Amino acid sequence: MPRALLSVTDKTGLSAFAAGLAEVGYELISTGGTLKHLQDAGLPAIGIEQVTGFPEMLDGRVKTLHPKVHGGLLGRTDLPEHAAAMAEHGIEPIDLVCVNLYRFEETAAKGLPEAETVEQIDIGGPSMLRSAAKNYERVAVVTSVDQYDGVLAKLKAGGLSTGDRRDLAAAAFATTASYDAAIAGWFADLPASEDTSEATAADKEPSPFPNRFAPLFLKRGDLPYGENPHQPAAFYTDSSPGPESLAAAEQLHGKGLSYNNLLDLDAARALIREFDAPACAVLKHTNPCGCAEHEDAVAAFERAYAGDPVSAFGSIIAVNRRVNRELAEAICATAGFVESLLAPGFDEDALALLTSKPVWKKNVRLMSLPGLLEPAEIMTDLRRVSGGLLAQHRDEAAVDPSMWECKTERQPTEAERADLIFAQRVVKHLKSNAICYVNDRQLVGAGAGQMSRLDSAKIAAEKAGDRAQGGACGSDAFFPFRDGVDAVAATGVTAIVQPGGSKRDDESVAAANEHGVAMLFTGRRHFRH
Ligand SMILES: NC(=O)c1ncn([C@@H]2O[C@H](COP(=O)(O)O)[C@@H](O)[C@H]2O)c1NC=O
Repeated sequence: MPRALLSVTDKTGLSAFAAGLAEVGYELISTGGTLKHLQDAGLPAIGIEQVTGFPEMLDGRVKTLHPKVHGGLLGRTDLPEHAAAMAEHGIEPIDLVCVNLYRFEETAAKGLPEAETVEQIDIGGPSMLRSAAKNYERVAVVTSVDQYDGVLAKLKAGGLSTGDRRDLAAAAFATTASYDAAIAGWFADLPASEDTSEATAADKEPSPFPNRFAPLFLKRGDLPYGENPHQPAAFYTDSSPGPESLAAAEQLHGKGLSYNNLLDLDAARALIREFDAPACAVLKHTNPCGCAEHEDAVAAFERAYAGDPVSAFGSIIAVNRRVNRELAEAICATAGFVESLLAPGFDEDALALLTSKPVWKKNVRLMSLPGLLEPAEIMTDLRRVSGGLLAQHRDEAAVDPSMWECKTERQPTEAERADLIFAQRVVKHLKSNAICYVNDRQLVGAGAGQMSRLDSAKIAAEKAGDRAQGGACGSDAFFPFRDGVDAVAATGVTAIVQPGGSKRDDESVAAANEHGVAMLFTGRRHFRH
C-alpha cells in the first residue's frame, strides 16, 4: 500500500485532497494538527509517532526529523543495498509528501519579537520537502494547495509520471529556496551585534537594504531574445507579484511579448499611474513621446497621440481607463502600427473591434491589468553592474505641488499650475537630461537622454514648434546655467518647474524674471538613467 505523509500549516483543501489519496489507495500518515484535522473529517490517518516510535517533542521542533521518515523518503527501493538497509532498520517507503510550511514571512512582516519569529522557522517541513524532492524518481512532493487538484486528477487517471514528479520537485526546491531567502533576509535586517548599544542604535538610520541579499524570482519564460537578437533573454517574476504590477497583466491578444515590449510596458505602466483623471501615454524606447490628461478618455488618447504622431509609430500606448467601444473606435481611427496597448481592461465590443483592425489583427499585444491603478508597495529597483548589483527604491513618490516654491516675481496662473503639475509628472519618466513642454495638459515636446540640458531643451522645442506658446516646461534636474532658461523662454512657454539646487539658481531666476516667466522649485530631482 503506498504511503502519503501529510503535514501542513495551511489546512485549506486538505480533507478533500487526503480523501482523494485514500480513495486511490494511499495510507495516510500525519503530524499533530494535521492529523486532528483529518480525523475530525473522518479520514483514516495514523499519527507520525506510530511511524517514528517517538513522540513529537521540544515544542514541535522535532516531529518528523527521524530516519523512519527521511529514510522512507530518500531510500531508493530500486537499489538492493538501499532496500536491504531499509528492511534491516524497519524503514518503510513513503511515496508522497504533502507539506506547507510555518508562516515565517507573515510573522516576520508583523515585526514580532525575535524569539517568537525564530519559532516560526520551519525545519522539519523543508527537510521533508528536500528529501522527497531529491528522490523524485520515486517520491511525489506536493507543496501548495494549488497543486492538489492536478495531482489527484493524475493519480486517479493512472499515476504521476517521472516528469510530473520532477516538476513537483522543482517547485519544492523553489519553495524552500524562497523560504530560506526570507529567513536570511530577516536575519540580515536584525541590528548588527556591535550596534546594539542604545547610543549607537539611536544615532544610526537603519538601512532599508539587507546586508546579504538573495532575491528569488521565478522564471515566467524564455523570451525570443533580449534588447537585440543576439542577446538571449528571459522574464522572471516575483513569487507573488502585486495586482498592480506588470507581471499581473494578462495578454488578451497578439504576438508574444518581447524583452523590449516588457521594458516599455513597465515604463508606460509607471507613467500612466501618475494620473487620476483619464490619461493616455504613448511611449517609445521607454520615453513618452505623447501624453495627455483630459476629462474625456477619448480626448486624452487623441491629444496624446497627436503630441508626436511620427514618433508614435511602433509605440506602446497606455490608458488609465477601461477601453470601451468609443475609445477603441478612436484608437482604430487614429493609431497606426502599435506594439502594445495597456489598459485596466477592455469591453468585449472594444476588444472585437481592436482585434479586427487590419494592421493589429495578429500582432498588437493587448494587455489587461485590472489592478493598474492600485497602490503599490515600495519597489526596489535592481540593476547589474559588472561584479555587482545596484539597489535603490524606485522613484515612485507622487508629485507633490504643496512642496513647491515660486521663486519668480510672477506667480503661475491656475492654468499654468495645472500644466506645471502635468509637466513634472511626465518629465519624471523621461531619460535624463530631460525637458518637456506641455500645453493644456498635453505633452507637445520632449527632449530626453541628452548629455546637455540645453540640447534637450532645443530638441523639445523643435518637437513642440509654436504649440509651446503659452504653455509650461518641466525639467528633471536644475538648470546649471541661465542659458537653459533663456532657451526655454524663447519657445514662448510662460512657466517652468524644476528642482532648483544649482549654485547659479539666482542667475536662472533672474533670467526667468527678465522673460516674465513664472518659475517654481520642487526641491526634488528626478534623474532617470
Ligand atoms: N519539527 C518537525 O519535525 C516538523 N515536521 C513538520 N513540521 C511542520 O509542521 C507543520 C504542521 O504541523 P501540524 O500538523 O501540527 O499542524 C507543517 O507546516 C510542517 O512543515 C515541523 N515543524 C517544524 O520544524
